[in-house]
Amino acid sequence: MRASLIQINVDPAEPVAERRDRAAALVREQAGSDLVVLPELWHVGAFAFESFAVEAEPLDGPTARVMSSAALDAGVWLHAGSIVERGAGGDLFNTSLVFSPGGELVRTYRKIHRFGFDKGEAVLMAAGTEPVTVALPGAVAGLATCYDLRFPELFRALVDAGAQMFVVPAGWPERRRAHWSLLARARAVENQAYVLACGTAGTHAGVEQAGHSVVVDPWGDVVGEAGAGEEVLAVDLDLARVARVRDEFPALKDRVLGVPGIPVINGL
Ligand SMILES: NC(=O)CCC(=O)C(=O)O
Repeated sequence: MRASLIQINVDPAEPVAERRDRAAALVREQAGSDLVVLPELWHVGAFAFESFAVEAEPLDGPTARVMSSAALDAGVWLHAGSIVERGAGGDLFNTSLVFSPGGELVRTYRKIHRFGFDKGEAVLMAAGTEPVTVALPGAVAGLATCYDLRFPELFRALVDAGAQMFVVPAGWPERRRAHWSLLARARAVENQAYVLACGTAGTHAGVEQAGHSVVVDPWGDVVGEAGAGEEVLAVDLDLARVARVRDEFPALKDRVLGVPGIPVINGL
């Protein structure tokens, strides 16, 4: 599988509609890839809290329409990162969108772990409640978003649901870049799965972004890593490697379930 992670620059001086069109053009340029990934809230900026309500949109809103047509034109599976979704009841969600090469919206994932403690996303958005997987050609992908990376139990639940890779759009700050790299590798090693972690570049709302999107293989080796600025990170994934690693070093099979005090995750 050829995967292209678009580490787009989020600059508050660039109008959202222009960034949307620019992102769509970048997706079209990835024709020939199998999977294209955009970061978390790239249209507005993950820390631009004051713009969340203004830029909120339904699942058939402007971002979804533009991304659907870009996926169709490029003929790729597209994880279009996340949008600020306005749900039917008016609540806001941080919602990831996955399109088929035919341009169909096949999966959505509402971020479960909201960032900010008692501020920002944590108070402005509602939490998702359901882990989500999607069957891509050659592998089942588990979906997670940014802060979710800190919660291994979500990833283990996704493995129990069949995930062989994780796609993690993010708006991770430079200040905690060491955590980003470490956690991406940890989730790959402990779950013996590929991790495709796609962040943003630039500075918005005064928060410098880490960039450094990274793809980690099921052994924990880094397959490719971006720099700090806008960049497309293109990598070839050997999806059969997941089964090989799981067979040759069967740590997942050694899980001991049912030990008092260790919660059992029963899958989805
Ligand atoms: N947008 C986010 O979820 C930010 C997460 C973050 O900054 C962290 O976990 O650290």
